[in-house]
Amino acid sequence: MTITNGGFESSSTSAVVRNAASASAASGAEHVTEPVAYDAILLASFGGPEGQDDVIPFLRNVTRGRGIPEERLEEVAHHYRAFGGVSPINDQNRELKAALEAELERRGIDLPVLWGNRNWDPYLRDALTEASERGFTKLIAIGTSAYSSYSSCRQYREDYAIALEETGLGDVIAIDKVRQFFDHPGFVEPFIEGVRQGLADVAAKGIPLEQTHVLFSTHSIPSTDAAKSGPASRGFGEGGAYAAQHLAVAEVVIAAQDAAPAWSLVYQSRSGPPSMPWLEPDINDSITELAGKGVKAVVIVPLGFVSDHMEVKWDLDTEAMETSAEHDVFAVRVPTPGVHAAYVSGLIDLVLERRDGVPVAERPSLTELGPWYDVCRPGCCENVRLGFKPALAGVVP
Ligand SMILES: CC1=C(CCC(=O)O)c2cc3nc(cc4[nH]c(cc5[nH]c(cc1n2)c(C)c5CCC(=O)O)c(CCC(=O)O)c4C)C(CCC(=O)O)=C3C
Ligand SMILES: [Fe+2]
Repeated sequence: MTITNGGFESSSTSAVVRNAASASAASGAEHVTEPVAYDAILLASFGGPEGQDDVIPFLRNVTRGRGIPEERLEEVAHHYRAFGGVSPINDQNRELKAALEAELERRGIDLPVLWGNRNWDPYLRDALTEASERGFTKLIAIGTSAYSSYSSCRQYREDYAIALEETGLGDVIAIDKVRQFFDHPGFVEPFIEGVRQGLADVAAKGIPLEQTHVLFSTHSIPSTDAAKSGPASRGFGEGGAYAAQHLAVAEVVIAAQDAAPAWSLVYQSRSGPPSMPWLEPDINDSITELAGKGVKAVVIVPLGFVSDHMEVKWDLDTEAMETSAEHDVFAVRVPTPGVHAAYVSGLIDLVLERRDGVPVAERPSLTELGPWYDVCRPGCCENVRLGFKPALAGVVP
């Protein structure tokens, strides 16, 4: 297989190196501090079904070759069916695209936004076809996912490479990506506000802080993926960079509150076979356990997600709410960043950081872990289950 575009991790790397920031990437730099004249933003997301007939084909796209049990697929199909077969994620991305365009216009920046998904229409390949029709050759991608792991970072990078291959545009279009933005103030600020409001709602119910617990929730992933998340060269312990990043952001969110509630990091939306270890504890088990210890209220923070898509609407607003009600625990769910002004503006800042080659010391990051890499490190977020695939925006040892 020949992937000539940005194929730094491809064994077939030839003389053709097509990352826009190729000089830095080729030299192995972690951050790109020379300006790059991007001509469009690629808003890259997960995608979701838009009607009952889309549900099964969508799920097949997502789970191809993943060993997800058939019962789990039926279960997840049921979540989508309950919402008319329509995932909220596409409309949320349409709104985000419009909000990004409005912010660009407000700042007087002429940078079109193209939108493409990994798993449903409009696909990444459609966005690349549009880019080529409009004569764009240097794209900067924003993935709707803030953390490091195979599912939340590397898979996007692989899918950029696949879309270039599918469209035959690998020699024409170059794609870079903004850094993972888990600790960017634009992403964190909405959660800080949300937790403040959530704690106020709990207090208004007359429930004391000592009986309140903040649950930061994120998508569970296989433990083997978690261990491999982030650069191979940095030791992050068992949960890898994925767990470390969530814990670090949760600490920032808690430190920004007036009160100091008890909190923990929990996981949701597990899907593999029971024999395969995934990150735990599950949010529902935690709620049950906390109730047993006398907790009367939980503030649920969807820290792993950027919008109120199905994993939030079903796994939190439906299931976790039911679990809370069963145990007589008052629960509030904090909003995701969505189209919060700070988030939208932060995403534009991340693009400008790359366009203008902003020095690393001037890049905002609220945790000690960041600012995260512009060019993913060797072995970053590899998937031992699925094996090696070439990915853009990374570097080989
Ligand atoms: C880390 C992570 C994020 C957060 C980062 C990000 O946002 O990218 C995320 C987001 C999302 N996951 C989504 C949907 C699904 N994820 C699935 C399956 C899986 N997710 C995984 C991980 C993640 N997933 C994993 C390790 C699997 C197992 C399969 C595999 O090994 O790759 C399946 C298959 C059925 C099931 O098993 O549940 C579905 C339908 C939607 C769309 C929601 C909507 O439609 O509104 C979104 C935003
Ligand atoms: Fe998922």
